[in-house]
Amino acid sequence: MELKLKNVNKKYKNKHAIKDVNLNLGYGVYGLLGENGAGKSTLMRILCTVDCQTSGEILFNNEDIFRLGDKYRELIGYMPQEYGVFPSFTARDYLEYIGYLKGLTSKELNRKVPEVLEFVNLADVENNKVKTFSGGMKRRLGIAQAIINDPKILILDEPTAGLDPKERIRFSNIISDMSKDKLVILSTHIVSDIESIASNLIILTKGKIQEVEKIDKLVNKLNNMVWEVLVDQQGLSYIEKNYTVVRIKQQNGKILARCVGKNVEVEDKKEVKPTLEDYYMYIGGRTNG
Ligand SMILES: Nc1ncnc2c1ncn2[C@@H]1O[C@H](COP(=O)(O)OP(=O)(O)OP(=O)(O)O)[C@@H](O)[C@H]1O
Repeated sequence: MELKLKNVNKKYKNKHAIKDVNLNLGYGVYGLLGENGAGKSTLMRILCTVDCQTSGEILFNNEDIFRLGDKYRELIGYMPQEYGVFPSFTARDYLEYIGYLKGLTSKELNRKVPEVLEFVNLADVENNKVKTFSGGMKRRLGIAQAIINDPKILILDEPTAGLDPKERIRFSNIISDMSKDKLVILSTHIVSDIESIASNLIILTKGKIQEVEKIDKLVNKLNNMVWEVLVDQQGLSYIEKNYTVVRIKQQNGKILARCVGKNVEVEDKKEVKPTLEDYYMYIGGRTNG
């Protein structure tokens, strides 16, 4: 399976939301990372054919996705940032309704609805009304509706927003269970979520692709470059001028700074294992979580 984007642009009047995006995507989980307004939702909407690019081509196995039309749409599962659901629907009602809209027969619905409810851990609340669900439960229902037609391409816009740590782990397990025979693209601005869920990273900056790479490879670029040191305010000012400070923490009246830099001349520093957050900060990104 190959999804190929060739010089894709999207303009809203004078606003260039996506600029010259070129990507080759295959099986696996891709984390789409970028600040607010970077163009993540726009790109995802285009990939789902909910929206259309202004110029450029998107090919699925060498055929234009818009020309493929419904044949392509049948392969897609999409969870938008906000999805509408009648609050008085039960989880089961909602999935039956979405499955019906996606063209599943009654026989298929009878098999698929319990299967996806089980998969996202909502089987025991299938007859509860959605208005009684927590944010995490609603997200899992969102995934269930996206996978009910067994899509080959799964597109999830900010799926981890508002999840508590337990839900995050559950979510990450659900995605990794599914990723063997699917192309999964998920957006977030929480770098640590990408690291725990995805194996590939796409960084979008002001509509442009800044980086596409295996996460391991990016993190390994910082081997021997990430360190922590305990300093006072003056020491911190020196470090901030010369290196990338990823994070600071108060510790016993001093400041523990986590930093990235080459050829470091700082006493008593302790080398630590690099993470994706270190990499993202090092190349000039900002983290929100
Ligand atoms: N329908 C629209 N009309 C005009 N401008 C739009 C429209 N949709 C998006 N934009 C603009 O395009 C740019 C990219 O928006 P987009 O929603 O894709 O970013 P994002 O990375 O998903 O942001 P967020 O993380 O806040 O959801 C933004 O500057 C946004 O204001």
